Amino acid sequence: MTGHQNTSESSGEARARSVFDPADLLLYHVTDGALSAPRSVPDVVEAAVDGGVTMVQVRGKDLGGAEFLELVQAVATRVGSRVPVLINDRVDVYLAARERGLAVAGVHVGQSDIPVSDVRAICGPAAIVGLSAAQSTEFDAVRLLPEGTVDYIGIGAVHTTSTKPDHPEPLGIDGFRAARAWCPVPAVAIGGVRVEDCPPLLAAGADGVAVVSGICASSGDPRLAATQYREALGVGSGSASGEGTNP
Ligand SMILES: Cc1ncc(COP(=O)(O)OP(=O)(O)O)c(N)n1
Ligand SMILES: Cc1ncsc1CCOP(=O)(O)O
Ligand SMILES: [Mg+2]
Repeated sequence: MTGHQNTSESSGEARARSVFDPADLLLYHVTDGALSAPRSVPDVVEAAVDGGVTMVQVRGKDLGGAEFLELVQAVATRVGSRVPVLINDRVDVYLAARERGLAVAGVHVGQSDIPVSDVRAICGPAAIVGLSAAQSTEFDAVRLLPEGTVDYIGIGAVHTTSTKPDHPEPLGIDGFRAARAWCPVPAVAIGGVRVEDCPPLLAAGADGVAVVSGICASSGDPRLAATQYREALGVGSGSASGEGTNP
């Protein structure tokens, strides 16, 4: 993990741009409370990071602001010094977490969330800002933004998935390849990504894979699941235990 040491600065100070490391995208776990049950999301996330997850996004679509912030605090306290912890959708929760001094690295938004240029303006240059996109017009819109507005793109859904019932039309591996070729920044593949999809997705240009159910709903062992994804991604076992330990 490199360059998301942005938590000790107060929000009023000038912030140096973080050096976002696309290698952190390799195995990106997006949380899901219902799929993680009966285990807690922080327990699942910690096990997944022990197994080699390189980045985490806290996603809690059914949570109110206070509950979501508590979840972010629990996750950031457990793993925020080991891997970048991003917040799904909620710029306000990211800012509140930062004000609490928590180790949060940035925000991920989609096409119908707060516009990504506003997210960058609000969060500042040190935040990692991710965007969902799948269409060439959406990638072209990113090209028109000032450089550095979007650090990475989540391209999907690759396959149909019940984790996000409102996901866009599945791209398949070939569709992902075509989208990735048009994408101007580093990109992860998301949506129904299973272990066996990892080699073809890397060959199709993915910088990594973003996985929900494949890690948190995997027969009770998120650590083992993470190690299996890592094997398929060609990096074997290993976990982030501190600065500079990611692949
Ligand atoms: C890494 C990554 N890629 C895509 C998404 C989907 O974001 P969005 O389209 O905003 O949908 P929700 O997750 O908010 O339901 C993501 N979260 N992460
Ligand atoms: C958040 C999101 N965005 C597009 S598909 C998806 C859900 C992916 O979940 P899973 O890895 O369980 O298919
Ligand atoms: Mg969203």
